Amino acid sequence: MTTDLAWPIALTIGVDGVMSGATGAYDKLLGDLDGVYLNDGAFAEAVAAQGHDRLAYHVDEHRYGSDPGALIVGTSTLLPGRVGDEFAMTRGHLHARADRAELYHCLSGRGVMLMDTVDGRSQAVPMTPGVAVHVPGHWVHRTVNVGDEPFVTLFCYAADAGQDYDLISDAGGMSQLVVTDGADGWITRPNPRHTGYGSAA
Ligand SMILES: O=P(O)(O)OC[C@H]1O[C@](O)(CO)[C@@H](O)[C@@H]1O
Repeated sequence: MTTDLAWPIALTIGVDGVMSGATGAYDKLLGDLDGVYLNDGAFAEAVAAQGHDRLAYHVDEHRYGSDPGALIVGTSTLLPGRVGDEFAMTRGHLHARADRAELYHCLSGRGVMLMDTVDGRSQAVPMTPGVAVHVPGHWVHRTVNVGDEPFVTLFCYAADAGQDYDLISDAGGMSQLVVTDGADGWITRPNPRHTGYGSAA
């Protein structure tokens, strides 16, 4: 028996994303998301109006190691908003070990899990409280807040997965944009800057 065996732990997770037992946390600020949105002018206006340091999303996580088989469990709280006609979103990534899957469960708010494969498939899954999305390995993924309240998800993925962020920026963004439908809903529309993911992963 190994001596550094992790102990089981109970985590308390609120619908507001607050998690007891977290071992780490980080914030992403609006100004950190330069290049993520299609409309650079609208992004500059949003930063000028709301400030570089306006919180975009907050992540709490619990991890106990990075051995193959270990899990990272956490919450992501994505604030509402728009940049141009695009809804607020995370940077998005493919796992550096691309075959690693991830589970997201919506705790509160209204969002979309936007996913692409590098060979051209795309999927946008609506998420409301109680909906879980199983993101299989090899799918690029990001969350998008299409509501007026924080969009809070519980996530769980392999601790050795890692994140590749360059794949999306090198491709000019994901293949689809999640934009307002002009009323109180959302639609996807092709991203005119998307160049395809090349031969990656
Ligand atoms: O890592 P990104 O793409 O900035 O998005 C953050 C989200 O993804 C995660 O890294 C989980 O994969 C969480 O931290 C959060 O849900």
